[in-house]
Amino acid sequence: MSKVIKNGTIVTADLTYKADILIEGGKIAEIGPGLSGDEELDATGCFVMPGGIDPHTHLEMPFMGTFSTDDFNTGTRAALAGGTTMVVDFALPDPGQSLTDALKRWHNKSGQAHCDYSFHMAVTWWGEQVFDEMKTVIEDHGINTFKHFMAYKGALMVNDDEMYASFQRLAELGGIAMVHAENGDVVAELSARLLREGNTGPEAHAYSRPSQVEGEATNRAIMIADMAGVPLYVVHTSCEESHEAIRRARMAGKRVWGEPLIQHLTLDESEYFNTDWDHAARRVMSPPFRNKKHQDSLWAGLQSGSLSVVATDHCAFTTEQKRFGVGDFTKIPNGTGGLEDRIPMLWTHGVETGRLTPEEFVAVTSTNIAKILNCYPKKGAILVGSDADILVLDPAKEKTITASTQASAIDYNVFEGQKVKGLPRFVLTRGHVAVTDGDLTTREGHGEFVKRPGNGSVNRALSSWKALTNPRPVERSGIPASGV
Ligand SMILES: NC(=O)NCCC(=O)O
Ligand SMILES: [Zn+2]
Ligand SMILES: [Zn+2]
Repeated sequence: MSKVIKNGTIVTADLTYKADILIEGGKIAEIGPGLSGDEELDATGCFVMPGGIDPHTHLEMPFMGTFSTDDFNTGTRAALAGGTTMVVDFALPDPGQSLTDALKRWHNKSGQAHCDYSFHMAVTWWGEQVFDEMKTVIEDHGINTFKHFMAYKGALMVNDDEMYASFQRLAELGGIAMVHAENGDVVAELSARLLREGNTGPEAHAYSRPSQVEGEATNRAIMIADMAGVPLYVVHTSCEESHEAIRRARMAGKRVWGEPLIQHLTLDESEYFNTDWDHAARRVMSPPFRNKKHQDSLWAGLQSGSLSVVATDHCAFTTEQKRFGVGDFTKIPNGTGGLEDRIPMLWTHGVETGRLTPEEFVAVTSTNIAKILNCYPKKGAILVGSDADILVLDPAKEKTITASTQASAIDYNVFEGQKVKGLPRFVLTRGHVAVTDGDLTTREGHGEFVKRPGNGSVNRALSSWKALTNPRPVERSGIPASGV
């Protein structure tokens, strides 16, 4: 049965125009005026755009002695409710665990997904087995992105020598390196000192992770990536110091992308000074929320193109889980939600304020990341042949965010009380209408895994450049290079 989205205004990353969209077999079959189909979806007054892609989620993540509460069932429903039609989660091997075993675990968990999804692989330890398996992960499993935690000392953190080895391997295999950029050694020292001095509350989490720890680590990762010759994606860029390092690298021609989160763009550090412990602890995440100066920097980065993607890092813990850290802030599970709110919050604070154009909005919520992850134009596009993952956004529709009506399984929402404008009229996932004006008709298990091959165009360009500029011996007449 075909569907047609009629009377809307299509917005892509580079063009806005009036046309209908015909959908057949879960894909876009035709774009143009006056189309008809078996079922009509009226988009009068709406913008019709590629569904959101959230490249940074942690669904049912084993972390800090517990599991994040939203899983692939509740998390992907929440995504669709908010106009996001694809999520990319992180497969995390246990120490010493094989990468492919970790992938199996993630594939087992994701069977319930309501929308399409993919995985990044995390490099949580280093050894010959990891080195070997990286090839299989890219070539057989369709995962081209590998995350390195520079923080969480004693748990997920990898050291510089491990990171450099992994980055070099990725350069060789056509993968992309990702980093959680915070100096884990300094965070560990600061945390211990704060606790010793009696700073045990959630505000100390923010004190333990000043923007310098992020700026230093971002700069270090950029330089290591440059030496290894690998493209680098910096997740949850939250501050000017980190943005500045990314901006400088990009100006110098390095292949680096930065990903601010909707939380860092719209919420600030004053949340940690709330006298209600639960309120503050619910907002504990790494990096922590920052001040207005840093927020302005992130918005400017999105406007100028030095930052490329807006994500959520959705890693949702209940209040009960957050209370593991009463009396010791280092035990508060790190993470916040946002999957359901990213699109309306960014539309409200970005497009409605004039900070972003609608085309820039599409670029940073969908198209840019589809290109970076090498799944464009299957995803992130309104083109004939693309998956019909489509958001029909009604710019006049408003609501006040509240946990009481959210799809996410946790008992609060960090955006509680925020008035947002720009909500989904329809959300389609591979042609299936999953949302109609707030009513969810999602299907458990509908989501499919999206394979993303390695060696995308940025990898190819970078390796040509590196091959051209790599050290090589100078030919000198009469003197053999080997010294023989
Ligand atoms: N961000 C956060 O606090 N929790 C999720 C894990 C991570 O991305 O660091
Ligand atoms: Zn992180
Ligand atoms: Zn994360």
